Order: sequence, then structure tokens, then C-alpha cells
Amino acid sequence: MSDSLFIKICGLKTERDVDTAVEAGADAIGFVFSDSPRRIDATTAAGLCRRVPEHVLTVGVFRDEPLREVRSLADRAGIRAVQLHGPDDRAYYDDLATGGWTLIRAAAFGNQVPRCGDMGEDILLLDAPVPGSGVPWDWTGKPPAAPGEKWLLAGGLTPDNVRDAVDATCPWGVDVSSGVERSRGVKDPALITAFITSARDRCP
Ligand SMILES: O=C(O)c1ccccc1N[C@@H]1O[C@H](COP(=O)(O)O)[C@@H](O)[C@H]1O
Repeated sequence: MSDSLFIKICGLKTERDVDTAVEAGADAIGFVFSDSPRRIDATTAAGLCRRVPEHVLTVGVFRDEPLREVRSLADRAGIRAVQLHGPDDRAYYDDLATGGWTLIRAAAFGNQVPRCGDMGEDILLLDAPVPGSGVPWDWTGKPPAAPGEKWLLAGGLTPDNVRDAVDATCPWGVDVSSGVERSRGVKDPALITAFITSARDRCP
């Protein structure tokens, strides 16, 4: 992981896209294990993880999956972090913490601003109400999280809007899926590279 803006590229399914994200400087790459056009199985993810150097965090994305499913998929794939889109249950997080994974809690930004650590997570992801939809939320209204918190901005980011979004919200990092695709579920290597370049523009 680098000290500059942390960048996660999510929903990768192919060797070409993993290699592109790593070479372009991604800090984390995500594999979706929930219902989605980006879903892959544990065997495919394990093969892709073997291509990823140690300094890049491999993340499994789950939505309201039973604990035993999360544990089984994460173990078989060999990922190092789990991104949880529900349930917001402290016991669920405490259980997964014993597995040694970095815990990323995804929450929709609303009237109540979640705090990183409320569920024992290591990183908070503030997302649009429908994850993976490519629809941005209004990040201009008020500070999404306290300065210094380890939080990722996600939801409808693209190479064209990521720089403004970072300037407006000062997140610890950013996360993208739809905005680097040429069609739903199909990544575009040129967009992956363009996203990382734009996000880091004027950043250390
Ligand atoms: O990508 C999906 O289909 C998905 C499915 C289930 C949970 C999360 C999912 N994606 C996450 O959504 C955000 C933002 O995505 P986008 O850039 O708006 O398309 C990202 O964290 C993905 O990991």
C-alpha cells in the first residue's frame, strides 16, 4: 500500500484487467462474490490473486452473505481483505476479525454519517445506495467523514469526475467499478489507467 491516495479497482474478472490495474498503480483490486454481472467464483479469483504482488491488497466483495460463505470463499480464493455490504452486525465483524482479513465496511452515505471503526472495521467505504450501480451520490453537501479517518469514496466515480470528487471530500482513498467499464461487467484497460492517472493528478 502506498502513502498517497489509496486506489481500489473493483469487479475484475480477467488476467488482462488484473495486470492492467497492478501496472497502473492500483493499491487494491476487488473480486465480487455476490450476485452481480461482475461475479466470479473462488477458483477463478484464486488464479487471479496469484498474479498480484504482495503490496497490492486483494479484496473479496460480499453482500449480506452468511458468515460461513464469506469465510469459505475468502479462504479458497486466498484474498487478504473482505468488503462487506451488510449486515451491520458487530458480532459478524468480530467473527471475521479472527480470520486475519482486513475488514472493509461499506455503508451508504445518508443523514447519519458512519464512523470508521464503529463495527470494528479497518476501512470504511462510503458508497451510493445501490452498490456497483455506477450512480454517484451528492458528495458536495457536507464532509462525508472526519479528516484522518481511513475511508474510501465510491459510487459513480469515473476518470472524468474522480479528481473533483477527491478535491471536494478529501477521502483517504477511492474505489471504482462501473466507471472503468466499456459495458456492464466488462472492464476497459484504457479507462482503468485513465482513472488511476486522474485520481493521482496533483496528489503526492
Ligand atoms: O459491483 C457490484 O456489482 C457490486 C455488487 C455487490 C456489492 C458491491 C458491488 N460493487 C461495489 O460498488 C462500489 C461502487 O461501484 P461503482 O463504481 O458505482 O460501480 C464499489 O465499491 C464496488 O466494490
